[in-house]
Parts: sequence; C-alpha cells; structure tokens
Amino acid sequence: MNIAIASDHRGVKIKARLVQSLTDAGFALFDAGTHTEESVDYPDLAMAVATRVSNGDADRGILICGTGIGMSITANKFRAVRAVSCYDEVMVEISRRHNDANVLCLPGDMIGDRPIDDLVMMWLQTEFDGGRHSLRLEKIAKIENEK
Ligand SMILES: O=C(CO)[C@H](O)[C@H](O)[C@H](O)COP(=O)(O)O
Repeated sequence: MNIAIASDHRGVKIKARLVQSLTDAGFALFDAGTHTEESVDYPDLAMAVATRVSNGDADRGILICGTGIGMSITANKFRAVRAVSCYDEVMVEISRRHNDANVLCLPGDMIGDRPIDDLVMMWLQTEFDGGRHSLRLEKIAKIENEK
C-alpha cells in the first residue's frame, strides 16, 4: 500500500513518529513535509497529499494539523477523496468500514505525546464493508461528478 503523509507545523513531531513506525512496518511512504516547526499553511500540505490520493499515486493519505479540521476541509475539495477528521477508535474504524475513507486527518494538538501508531495501523488495515455503503458512496461520487 502506498501512503502519502504530510503535516503542518502543529503535527510535525507526530508525523516524524508515524513516518518511522510505518516505514518500519513496511509501508511505502511519500512524505510531503513539512519538516520543521516553522509556521506553514495547512492547505499547501493537504493539497500535496490529496492530489496524490485523487490521481491514484497514493492509496491512502494521512494529514496532521492542530485539529485535523483544516486538513480535512482542504482534502475533501479533491475528486474521489474521502477525508475524515477523527482519532477516536470507533470513528476511525467506522470511517473505513462505512465510508471507505482514504485520507485520515489527525489532531496533533490533542494527541501530544500519546502513541498513535495502533490507531493508524487499524485505519490502514480495516476493510470497507461494501454492500449498502457502496450505494451511498456512489451517490457521493454522483454529486461530485454533477457539480
Ligand atoms: O486547521 C487547523 C484548525 O482547523 C489547524 O489546527 C492548524 O494547524 C491551525 O489553524 C494552525 O494555527 P497556527 O496558530 O497558525 O499555528
């Protein structure tokens, strides 16, 4: 699985930890930055990841800002991107099983030093349920195509 990852200055430490653990776990990662705590604008980083997910260069995207909200607002502007902003276990799992979410946006300010690897791994490994949920995703795609 190819994963594109990026953060703004508020998520840069968590991104560094995730890059290490996901690489150790054998995932192919494209790290779009940022690499320092110097202030940057989250739309630039979200665009770098969402473009790759949208055009198929990445299977999944992971974005981290202070809340995850700015990243998800931006990423959802891109065709075929289904970005979710959550880090509670149930929400993360359902975002895969029901919504086939392909971009996970995490809140760096709330995570702090807490371990996040298991949650991200669960998101990466949980399959989409399909069935009735596929029909709903088709409706979302139709809205996107008719815009
Ligand atoms: O997009 C956000 C809020 O929804 C993120 O939390 C950003 O990281 C935040 O807005 C950046 O704010 P800063 O004061 O410039 O660090």
